[in-house]
Amino acid sequence: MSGTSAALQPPAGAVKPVRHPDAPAPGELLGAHYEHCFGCGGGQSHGLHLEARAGEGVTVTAEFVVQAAHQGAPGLAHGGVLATALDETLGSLNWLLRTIAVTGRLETDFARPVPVGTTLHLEAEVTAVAGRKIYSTATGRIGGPSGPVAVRADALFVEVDVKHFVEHGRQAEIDAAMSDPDQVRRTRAFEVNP
Ligand SMILES: CCCCCCCC/C=C\CCCCCCCC(=O)SCCNC(=O)CCNC(=O)[C@H](O)C(C)(C)COP(=O)(O)OP(=O)(O)OC[C@H]1O[C@@H](n2cnc3c(N)ncnc32)[C@H](O)[C@@H]1OP(=O)(O)O
Repeated sequence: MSGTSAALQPPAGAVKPVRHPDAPAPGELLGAHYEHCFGCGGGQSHGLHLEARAGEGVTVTAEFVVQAAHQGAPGLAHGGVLATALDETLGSLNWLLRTIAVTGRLETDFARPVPVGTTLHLEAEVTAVAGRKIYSTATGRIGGPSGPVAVRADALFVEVDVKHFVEHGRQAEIDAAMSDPDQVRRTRAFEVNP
């Protein structure tokens, strides 16, 4: 079963993604792109604290441990939280392309309920690129990296310039990020010509 709509089918001129030569090596932990990110930041106490690693090609793997703060129904992960875990894993593919891109479209299939305490084993891959459009897919498995698929997603990310954040973000957080040398370093890690 796939939830893929026509909007997520790469156009005829799409090309295969190219792993940037300066991308983190396979197996390397990617770290957070922003300390206060709900998906990956260490500074969000109820965040997902998702940890992603570079894979071969333009792929990543990640793990997310479902906490009590992530419930929808009693003892089960909220679907929106699981979608966030997929979105975050797909977003971390940016590190391998060294491109800044945001989610334009995210389609999710929920195949199995995911209990609190589960480690969700995620993997994601860029499948095609067409201009600024980056097509990708992800799965989340339970019980281990080869376990049954609980969730999956197809996505379209759209490449943006760093000024996307500067123009749209709340001023206080933008000022704090721009005056943090570590954040500036992380942001530059996405840019081909920093
Ligand atoms: C020192 C400063 C500190 C900065 C620190 C930042 C660190 C940065 C590092 C890394 C960031 C990574 C963050 C990952 C986090 C996880 C991922 C998220 O949750 S991201 C948040 C959720 N997403 C949004 O908030 C997007 C909101 N949407 C928009 O801003 C726009 O709609 C945007 C940028 C997506 C597109 O707008 P347009 O004006 O730039 O471009 P148009 O022309 O509309 O679209 C380009 C192409 O894409 C297609 N497209 C766009 N949206 C589509 C959609 N929903 N479905 C299908 N196609 C779509 C269009 O049809 C067009 O295609 P055709 O070129 O004509 O073929």
